[in-house]
Amino acid sequence: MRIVADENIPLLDSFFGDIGEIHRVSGRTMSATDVQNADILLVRSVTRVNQALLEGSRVRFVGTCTIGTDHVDQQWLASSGIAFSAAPGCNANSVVEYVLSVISLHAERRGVADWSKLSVGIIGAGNVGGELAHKLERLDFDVVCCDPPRAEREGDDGQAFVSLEEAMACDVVTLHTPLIREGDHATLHLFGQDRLSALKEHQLLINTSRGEVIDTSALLARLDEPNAPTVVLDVWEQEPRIHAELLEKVWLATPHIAGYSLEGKVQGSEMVYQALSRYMGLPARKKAGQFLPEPALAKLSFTSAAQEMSSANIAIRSCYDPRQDDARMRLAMSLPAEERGPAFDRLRRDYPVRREFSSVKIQLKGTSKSMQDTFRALGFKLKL
Ligand SMILES: NC(=O)C1=CN([C@@H]2O[C@H](COP(=O)(O)OP(=O)(O)OC[C@H]3O[C@@H](n4cnc5c(N)ncnc54)[C@H](O)[C@@H]3O)[C@@H](O)[C@H]2O)C=CC1
Ligand SMILES: O=C(O)C(=O)[C@H](O)COP(=O)(O)O
Repeated sequence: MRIVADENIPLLDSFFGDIGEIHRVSGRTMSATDVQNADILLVRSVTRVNQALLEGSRVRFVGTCTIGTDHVDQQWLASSGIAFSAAPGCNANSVVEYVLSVISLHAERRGVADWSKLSVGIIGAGNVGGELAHKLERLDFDVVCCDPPRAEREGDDGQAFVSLEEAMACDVVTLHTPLIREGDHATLHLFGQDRLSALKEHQLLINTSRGEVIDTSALLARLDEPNAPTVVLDVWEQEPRIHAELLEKVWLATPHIAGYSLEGKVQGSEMVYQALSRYMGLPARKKAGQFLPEPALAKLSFTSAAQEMSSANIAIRSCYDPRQDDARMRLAMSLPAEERGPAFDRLRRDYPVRREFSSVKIQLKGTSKSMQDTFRALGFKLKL
């Protein structure tokens, strides 16, 4: 059995080594020649999986170790009898922690002492948006979710959802839809000139979904206006060719790594391993947890003198501080234009190990119940 796999998929040998012979190739440049003699194809989000790549090949199973599937022509795969599996939810918590860290920095920058005073509008309430809403509600934020497909499907229960306009009126507007190019709920350029104009100076817009959900030209024009909102981008139109001018105008710029916690990436590999094992009728005994190393930061301790918000900020940013990714990205993007694309991909390939909040035990001595609740809601393990 020949497996062709994106070289950036973690734990390829551990999960797939006894299923077939693994051939690693660059996901970004993977070609029809690379996959011609493969039986199984394993990708991440940077490979376009379609007729042009696969026609005439032996491939019978395609797995993407990612949540997003917009890079895969699922219709063509189905019509060609090729099985397909993705990894829904694998790195959802990683994206949620990215957004929480961004909101905590934004609150501080704006002089908002209690971050839960910021209202949050979530566009797309699936695995990422739903988990974010759940955590923010536990943290006492005022949260609304806009998700027309769910509102339609869930009938009366769908009243829990608000209109896009209502979600867009919040202090923080955060995008968690898939990239959908056509149809009633298309998200391609969902945020174009009109919607971007409706956002005000005090608002924060975060995009961790796909770059194409925001119209880059419209955003560039909006960011030139004096009352522009603050913008944080993890995803970009036409990655890895980043619009240099846009990078200069956004507050935080990161290289599509919101979902790059080690847990998230390893869970992506595990989910595709499980699906492939089911497809092949093999037992699937390996679990992501058995491959996670001890975290570099295992414990943080706060005493009764600790202030709730500043302690939460310390803990959040000890695990993940997007300003570090922003600094690395700006340095890489200061290279000559032709070197920026490869530099963007290098930032992602050589991404430092990032562990989720749940990998850190928080010791709280003599602290308030409210502080304990905050740490629990964030997802830290408590040691009282
Ligand atoms: N930046 C990163 O590293 C990562 C980015 N992502 C992106 O985030 C997206 C969302 O991830 P999940 O929440 O796991 O996906 P999901 O499929 O669980 O949820 C997406 C939600 O968006 C809703 N939706 C669809 N069209 C909509 C529209 N027009 N308006 C509002 N809501 C709409 C769907 O009904 C669904 O509930 C992925 O498709 C992927 O593109 C995912 C993981 C990591
Ligand atoms: O899971 C998704 O969807 C993502 O956006 C991934 O985190 C992106 O990672 P790569 O596939 O580009 O490594």
